[in-house]
Amino acid sequence: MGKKSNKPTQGKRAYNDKREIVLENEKFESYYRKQNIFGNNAESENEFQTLMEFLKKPLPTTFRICGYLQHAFELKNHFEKHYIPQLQNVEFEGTAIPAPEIIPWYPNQLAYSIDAKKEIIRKSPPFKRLQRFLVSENEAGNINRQEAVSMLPPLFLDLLPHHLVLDMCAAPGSKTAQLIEAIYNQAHVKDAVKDSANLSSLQGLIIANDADPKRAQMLVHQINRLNSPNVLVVNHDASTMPNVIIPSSSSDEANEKEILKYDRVLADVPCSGDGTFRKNISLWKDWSATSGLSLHPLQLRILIRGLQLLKVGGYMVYSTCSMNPIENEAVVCAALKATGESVSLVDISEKLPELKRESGLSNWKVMDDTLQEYSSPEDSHPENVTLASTMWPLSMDEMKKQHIERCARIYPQHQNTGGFFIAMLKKESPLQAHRVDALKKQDERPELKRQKLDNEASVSTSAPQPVTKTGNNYFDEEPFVYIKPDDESISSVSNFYGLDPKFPRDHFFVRNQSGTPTRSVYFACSLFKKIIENNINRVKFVHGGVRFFVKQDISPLLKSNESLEVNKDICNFRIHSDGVNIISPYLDEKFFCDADLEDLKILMKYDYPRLEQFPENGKLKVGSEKMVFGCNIVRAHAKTEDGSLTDMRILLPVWRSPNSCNLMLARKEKQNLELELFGMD
Ligand SMILES: C[S@@+](CC[C@H](N)C(=O)[O-])C[C@H]1O[C@@H](n2cnc3c(N)ncnc32)[C@H](O)[C@@H]1O
Repeated sequence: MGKKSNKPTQGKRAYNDKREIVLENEKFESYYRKQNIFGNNAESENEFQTLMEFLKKPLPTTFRICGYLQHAFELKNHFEKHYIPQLQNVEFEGTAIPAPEIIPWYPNQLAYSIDAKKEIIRKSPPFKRLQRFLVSENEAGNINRQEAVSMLPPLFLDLLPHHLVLDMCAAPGSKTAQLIEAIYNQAHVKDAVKDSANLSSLQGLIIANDADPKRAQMLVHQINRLNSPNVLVVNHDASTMPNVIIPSSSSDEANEKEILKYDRVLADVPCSGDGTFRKNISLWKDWSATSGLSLHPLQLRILIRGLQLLKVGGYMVYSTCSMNPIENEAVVCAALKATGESVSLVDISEKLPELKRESGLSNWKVMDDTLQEYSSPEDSHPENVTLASTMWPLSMDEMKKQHIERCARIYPQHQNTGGFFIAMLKKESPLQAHRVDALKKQDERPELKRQKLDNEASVSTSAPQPVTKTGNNYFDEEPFVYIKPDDESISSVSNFYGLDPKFPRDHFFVRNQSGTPTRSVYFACSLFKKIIENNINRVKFVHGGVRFFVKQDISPLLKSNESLEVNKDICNFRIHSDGVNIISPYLDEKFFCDADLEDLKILMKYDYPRLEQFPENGKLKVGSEKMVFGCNIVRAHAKTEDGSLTDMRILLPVWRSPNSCNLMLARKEKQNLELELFGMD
């Protein structure tokens, strides 16, 4: 036995040994029994027992294949051909382990569920191999390990390539990733080489927000894997999300501004999380009814703010991973009441027909941990119990009119998942400010009284926050500064690589105060630019854009060959692997060199491989004679005769020196690509 630490532990750390946690919580069970979530008859008790049984079972490992659709199908074929057959009829210590199954409601059969305990997956050789595949493909951004029910909200949003989407509570970002993919798929961005030709059709933008700066960084990590020029990460309290100002699209006046309104809004709000008991088993110890009560007001404010920011005709999804009606139906009912005829609940019963679900509840109780029932906010209550008038069910008539049954409840026993709640709302007309304000008046929190939310229609362009050294208000992130198109260094880089005039050269930016390209040069879509330039002192920008060019030390090359002229024969900016797919169709053909798979093996195996190490008469060796010194792009088609590899078109930046040709990829990326192409680790 290891030495036991005597250090006191607190909070989560106290539960590090999960075996110590007893999967029982009397308060939880009594609370939900009293809520009658399955009705009040003989069958409902059975249903409740089944729920409790499922909550105690480990959650299956689930993942979805992501990326652009064509690539997704290639990876699916690869997975089904090279992994699934070896996972049939596997036994571990005398117990049969079920093979991965397709999640039936997920579109295009691209999501899988593996109902095996984590320890088994780690120990049984065929599952261990699968685990390695999942880790590596997850890192590469090709698959996403995500709880099945968490994949649901983006599927209801029906995204189109031109949509402006606000993801209000986005970290760690698995749903944001789905939103980006949905936009790309709808734009028929299918092939790594031809994708970028569709750049102009990708007018859409996703703004991903999270209030917690540390979690916003997790979001950045998730999004970075997707190399999308159509995402912007911001850091705000979603309930007071600032208006984003852009130049008016309907006015010829250059200075006329308007508030950006979104086609789609997702509010996957912070919640008590009691649908995740199977994953977060420490909740068995920590669950408390008061947590739902104290989250309700914030959840409602987030929902209302989302509706304010939604375009008329737009859709918003409100979701939680809680089963508690106080965090679910009560919030939706209160928002519908506050917005009157302007917002309606959408009937989603026909969407994802294979998804089993129950209708929204029309009756519930407001209770605390002691199961003390309250009938109004005026009832006397302990200090730690929050009560608000919006927590109680409305009259049956009112809720019937609202169609509260259109909310969807997903329980663990339905399809062996976590618990989840979803409501989809449509904005039928502009909200009436006085009704929403009346709701806000009920919220007694003093800080909210000070933070009056912006009216729907008024455009305030005032700069409310002090500017810090980075120029990006009170938030200490490096600023986003667009490079002037006549900046000499960026025009010489563009000219050197023969950048097509059709490419929007004025969309390059840097992350420094001076606005000069000293290290990395980024690119993002045109709406991104408008937002950055018009909101620098009102929005906390965290991340966005794809790295296109990076400064490279060329002094060794210049020393080795004195006749080389900078920006004529050689450029001190190389093309970065993040942006290579997007920029490639716009570059001069002379920077491309074809390669065979054997060439790729050498590039991945060695740092700075010498030219004589590449196969004689191979494409790369032959092509290397024509390569310019410095950055070039290697182009390969990874497909073998027996079809054992994923069929992929690959573009990789390399650095050509007099005697070597080196792959410009981070070590981890190299390893992942190697595993994907050659099955080597
Ligand atoms: C349920 S999680 C979101 C999960 C995320 N949608 C995903 O799929 O990965 C809720 C998130 O809300 C964030 N959050 C909490 N309070 C918030 C607020 N007032 N405004 C915005 N985000 C908030 C938390 O930091 C947390 O990351």
